[in-house]
Amino acid sequence: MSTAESPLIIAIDGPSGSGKSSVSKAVASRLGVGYLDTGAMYRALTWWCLDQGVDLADEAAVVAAAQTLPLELSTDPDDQRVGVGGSDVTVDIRTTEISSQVSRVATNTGVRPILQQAQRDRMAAIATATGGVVAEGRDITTVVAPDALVRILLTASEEARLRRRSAEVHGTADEEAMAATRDQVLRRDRDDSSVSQFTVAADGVVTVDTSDLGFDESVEAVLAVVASRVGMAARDET
Ligand SMILES: Nc1ncnc2c1ncn2[C@@H]1O[C@H](COP(=O)(O)OP(=O)(O)O)[C@@H](O)[C@H]1O
Ligand SMILES: Nc1ccn([C@H]2C[C@H](O)[C@@H](COP(=O)(O)OP(=O)(O)O)O2)c(=O)n1
Repeated sequence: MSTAESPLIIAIDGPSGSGKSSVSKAVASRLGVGYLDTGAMYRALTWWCLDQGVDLADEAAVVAAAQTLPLELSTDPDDQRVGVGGSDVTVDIRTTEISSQVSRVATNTGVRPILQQAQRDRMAAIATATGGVVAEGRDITTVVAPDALVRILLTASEEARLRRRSAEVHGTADEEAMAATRDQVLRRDRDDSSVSQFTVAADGVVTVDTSDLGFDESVEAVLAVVASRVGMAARDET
């Protein structure tokens, strides 16, 4: 799916647990376009640094690792695989250890322009190959792809985000599990907010609040924004 002239570029940002990854994959799948999980890139770099014995406090060493990161990332929303230097790290990059360390890499200001440029390059390649791309993260609507046809801030209340992440990681959203999830969700968002703005929609970015939506309803809400933006672009072309 694309407008007459250009591929369909969809940028989605939001805080942890708002539904970015799961909703973006479903949207890409429904539209038949590729998918880019930019958070997976920060996670893969964190895994690589720890694997190589790079001290995350050594900012220059982490920047050097970013410049040479041997990353393989699948683009199929229905088959997401992440590889680093020949190792399949699809599962390893989601561990609590990586989740608790990744902000140290993501807030390294020397790292960000390197991964942001890599993300632009990947988005362009995916869009050329599949006619479009859904890319999600924290700064896609504002820094990586501010000219994307569709730009969405996916939000949800703190309570909804904690409940979802807790159910996902601990299999339950009882009080104990919710408390254990707070660091992964709220502390990380606070740290990440120091380098990206993903709590308030920038100019031209449409907010989709999923707090009271089920998963399928969230996907439909995003698809409705896409349809509306594509319709507007088509009218502008005539
Ligand atoms: N609207 C929704 N309603 C209920 N659960 C949702 C919704 N959106 C996402 N989820 C679930 O919440 C969890 C976190 O979603 P995820 O896509 O990983 O969020 P993010 O990428 O923003 O951190 C997943 O288990 C996902 O299936
Ligand atoms: N474009 C991006 C994407 C992710 N990040 C950071 C923020 C997060 O702490 C990590 C991991 O992102 P990820 O989207 O996997 O995190 P969640 O699944 O939403 O919890 O990377 C970023 O700074 N910029």
